[in-house]
Order: sequence, then structure tokens, then C-alpha cells
Amino acid sequence: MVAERGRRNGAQAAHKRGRGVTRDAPDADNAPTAEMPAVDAGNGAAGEGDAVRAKAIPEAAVARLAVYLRVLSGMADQGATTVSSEELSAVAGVNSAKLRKDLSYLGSYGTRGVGYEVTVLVGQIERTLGLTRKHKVAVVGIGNLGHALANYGGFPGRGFPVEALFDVDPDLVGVPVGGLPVSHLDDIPAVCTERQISIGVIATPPTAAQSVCDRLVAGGVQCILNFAPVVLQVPEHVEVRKVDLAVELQILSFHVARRADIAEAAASAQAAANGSSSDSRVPMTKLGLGNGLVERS
Ligand SMILES: NC(=O)c1ccc[n+]([C@@H]2O[C@H](COP(=O)([O-])OP(=O)(O)OC[C@H]3O[C@@H](n4cnc5c(N)ncnc54)[C@H](O)[C@@H]3O)[C@@H](O)[C@H]2O)c1
Repeated sequence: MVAERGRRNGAQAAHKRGRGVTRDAPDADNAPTAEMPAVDAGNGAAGEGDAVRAKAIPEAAVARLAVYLRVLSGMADQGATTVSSEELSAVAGVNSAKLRKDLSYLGSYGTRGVGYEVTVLVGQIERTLGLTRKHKVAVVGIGNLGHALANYGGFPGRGFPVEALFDVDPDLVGVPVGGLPVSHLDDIPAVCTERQISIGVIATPPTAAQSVCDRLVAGGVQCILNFAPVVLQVPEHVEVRKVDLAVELQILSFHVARRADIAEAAASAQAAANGSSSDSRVPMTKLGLGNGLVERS
């Protein structure tokens, strides 16, 4: 099948370029994104068809830009007109050097003694993240997760209106969820094309995810947010983001365990310095159990 071949070839090409077909670990500071449209440092109005391209922005910086945007929007709502890098970095939970580096990708360097103009910075980040236009979203798989996503009111206000819902369950098809009737799986290509859906969210069981993904791609969807624990094959022009809360929890577990190891090692060192032999505990790191995911006796 031509479509099948195209999909596999695209995946292989992406793999050869080192991009991978899905992006499971977007937080590598060195992982570049595709080139982003340039925005200028003044009013930020990048002309249509602007031939100038900004340098690639690392995935992790893109994620942080979204955080800065949320923080800055809150500040703007409260009437703030300028913000210093220290202020913004403190609220965003990022060190200020990293923040300044991130904002430099936008061509935004702030003014010494004044900082950044909030509305200008909001505009620059929105343009860079492609948020100056709406991205219509379809959710496929209206079970526990799909219901929550369809009912969540926070997406439309941030430029992501949910405009289509799909499921295979005949009991769900035609039933409104979050005010939108659920359509049948088979209608994905036609409905997505007609409603110009640009983002497809997959919340089906893993066994169904690839065929759902293929239907979304056939409907012209160019971005997939995949909650199913499976790696998807997509053509080169389609972006996939995989969400896995278990991975996030494991990362948190790692950090908690690391802090415990450090505290334990410090306590042992202190005990040794005091010449105390009462603490016979051995730091886990010394036992080669640095990930801390081991029951302590
Ligand atoms: N990434 C995460 O952190 C995370 C968290 C929770 C769930 N999940 C995953 O999200 C998915 C959904 O979880 P859930 O708890 O909502 O499951 P669920 O069983 O409640 O819902 C799945 C829905 O998908 C529908 N479905 C099944 N096959 C389909 C198909 N071919 N086309 C369209 N719809 C189809 C079912 O009818 C059902 O309504 C699962 O893959 C789960 O592993 C991921």
C-alpha cells in the first residue's frame, strides 16, 4: 500500500535524522526542535513569508516558554507592565540565567534596570509557539480520560478548542460529552477534514492507537498527543507527543530518593566527623543503590 509505505519511509527518514518518531523525552536541553519562525526583538511582528528563520529552539526551552507564557499572562491580568528576569524566573521556578537564555531564542534581551515588557514578551512567546491562531482539537476514545479531556474547560481559552470527539462504542456515539456529540471512529477522516482539526488526542486502549492515528493522519491532522502506552508510526510531516504520567511519577521518585541519599550520606559523614559509631547505616549510594528504589531495612 502506498500510504503504508509512505508512512514507514517517513518514520525511517525521521529515525535516520535522529528525531525518533515519537518524542518520549522532550526535556533534553540539547534536543533541537524544527526551526521556529523568527520574531523580532521590538514589536515582534514577524512578517508573513518572512524569509529570516530563527535558530532552532531546544525542546526543553519550548516547554519552559509555555510556562513563562502562563506566568506572564497571569501578571498581565494583574496589571503588571514590566517584569525583571529575576522576578519571572522565581515565579516560573527556573534559574534566571536559563530564563535569559530561553528568551534570547526569541531575540528578547530585556532592558537593563527595567526588565521585559510583559505584553511584548507575551506576544513574542505566543508567536513563537504558534498560538496566534487557534488549533482545533479532536479527542479519540471517550472513556475515563477522554471524558475528562472533553469536559475540561481550560483548553479553548488557551487556543485549543475541542471540536470533535470519537469513539467506537455504539452506546457513546451520538451522546454529547462536554456539549459535543461523539462521532463514530469511521468518521474520523471526513470529520477532521471538514472541521480542519489540527491536533488529535488519542485516549484509546493501546491496541487501537495505531489505527486511530492512521485515521487522524488521513483526516489531515498534523499533530498527535498520544496517551496510549504505545509507540506510533507516523509520516514525517506529523508531530507526535507522548504523555506518560507514570514516567513523570518515576522521575519524581528518583528526585525524592536522591535527596534522601544525600541527606543520609551527610548524616553519616557528620557522625563519622563526630567520631560516633552509633550510626551503623551505610549510605545507599555507597552500596551502589543510588536510585534509591530499594526498600530500606
Ligand atoms: N499517559 C498517561 O499518563 C495515561 C493516564 C491514564 C490513561 N492512559 C491511557 O489512556 C488510554 C485511555 O485510558 P482510559 O482509562 O480512559 O480507558 P477507557 O477504557 O476508560 O477508555 C477507552 C475508550 O476508548 C474507546 N475505544 C476503544 N477502541 C477504540 C477505537 N478503535 N477507536 C475509538 N475509540 C476506541 C473505548 O470505547 C473507550 O470509550 C489507555 O491507553 C491508557 O493506558 C494514559
